[in-house]
Amino acid sequence: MAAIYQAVHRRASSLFCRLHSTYVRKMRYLNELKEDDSLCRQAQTSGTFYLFHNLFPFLQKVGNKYLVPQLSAAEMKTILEKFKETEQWIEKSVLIGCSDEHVPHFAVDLGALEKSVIESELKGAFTDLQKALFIVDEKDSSVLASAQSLLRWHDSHQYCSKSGQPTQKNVAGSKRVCHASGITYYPQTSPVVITLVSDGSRCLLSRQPSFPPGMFSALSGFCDVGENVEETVRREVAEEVGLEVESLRYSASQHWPFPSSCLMIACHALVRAQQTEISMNSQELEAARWFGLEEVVEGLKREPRSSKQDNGSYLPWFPPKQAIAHQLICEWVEQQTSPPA
Ligand SMILES: NC(=O)C1=CN([C@@H]2O[C@H](COP(=O)(O)OP(=O)(O)OC[C@H]3O[C@@H](n4cnc5c(N)ncnc54)[C@H](O)[C@@H]3O)[C@@H](O)[C@H]2O)C=CC1
Ligand SMILES: [Mg+2]
Repeated sequence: MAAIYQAVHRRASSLFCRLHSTYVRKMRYLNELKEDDSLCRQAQTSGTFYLFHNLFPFLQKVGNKYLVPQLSAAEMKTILEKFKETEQWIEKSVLIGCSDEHVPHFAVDLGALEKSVIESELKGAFTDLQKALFIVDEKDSSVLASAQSLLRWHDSHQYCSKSGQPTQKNVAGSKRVCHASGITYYPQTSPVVITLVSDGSRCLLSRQPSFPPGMFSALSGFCDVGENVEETVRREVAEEVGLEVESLRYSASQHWPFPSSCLMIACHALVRAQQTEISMNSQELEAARWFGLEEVVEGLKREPRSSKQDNGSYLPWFPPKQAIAHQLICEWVEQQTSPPA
């Protein structure tokens, strides 16, 4: 028995080491590419490329699946020769990751070129990210989200905000430098808290005017400079629904590319069962109310399309599984339905 246990343990440890070292080697390689321009330039010749057009990712529909093709450098050259632009594009590409075998992945925005020519040549379509994220595989959606955020940042940081002079990107696109002021700019992401407030037996969900009809979500808000996560949660809940948070618990985080790169920090918060009267801030929200367990469970099952009623009103439905708000709502349901430890 002991021998079997030891053999299993040895196998598990060796597997762990192998996995771990693959991951570590991959991260070290990516870091080298970010730091070493000539190594990264060389890597571009053996890398693969994700295409964007004015920040819309390129997708191909195969059967009923949407795929995100990666083009080789040679395939890129063939396409771009049609525009006599073979050199320029590679300068604009940004590093977004690599395979376990160290094949680097880049993203490039071909917004300056005629969209329809690329689409008919490659048999696909540049698709709004708001739609693309929800129709591709989970793994692809996170690649597209971070690639778009990085491309967007480069597009909007072409000039130094101190000297007004053009900034230059490094080859990997992990920074931009202004040679006049000496300032180095790094890609930005804004921290945002998303909080599911509960009074112990109900949870609070709200609607912003920009949400699709019928969708309710957890409260969200950008962190102010100088705040920690706990302070942002307390302030946002007070500002948006007039309640005081008594305790809170971190759940998970997610990169979110809208409106531009955000780091969503998801928390559960409790308010006192005796102080649950909502005072909604109508400048930010269109509706905010308490939901019981049964209504939340029904809402999770509802499709946006089936939420419209004959009288024109909408039954509540919640963000799709790709959004961290969905995870918070599912966790709350689980917590309500599992017996206390
Ligand atoms: N992945 C998910 O599950 C969810 C993601 N979100 C994201 O969270 C973001 C923030 O949520 P809101 O409730 O709208 O925030 P919010 O309650 O802080 O209000 C937005 C307002 O904050 C101001 N603001 C402060 N810092 C800003 C910054 N760095 N960038 C843009 N505006 C800033 C602007 O005036 C803006 O109109 C949304 O843009 C949305 O995309 C929101 C809910 C669910
Ligand atoms: Mg908000």
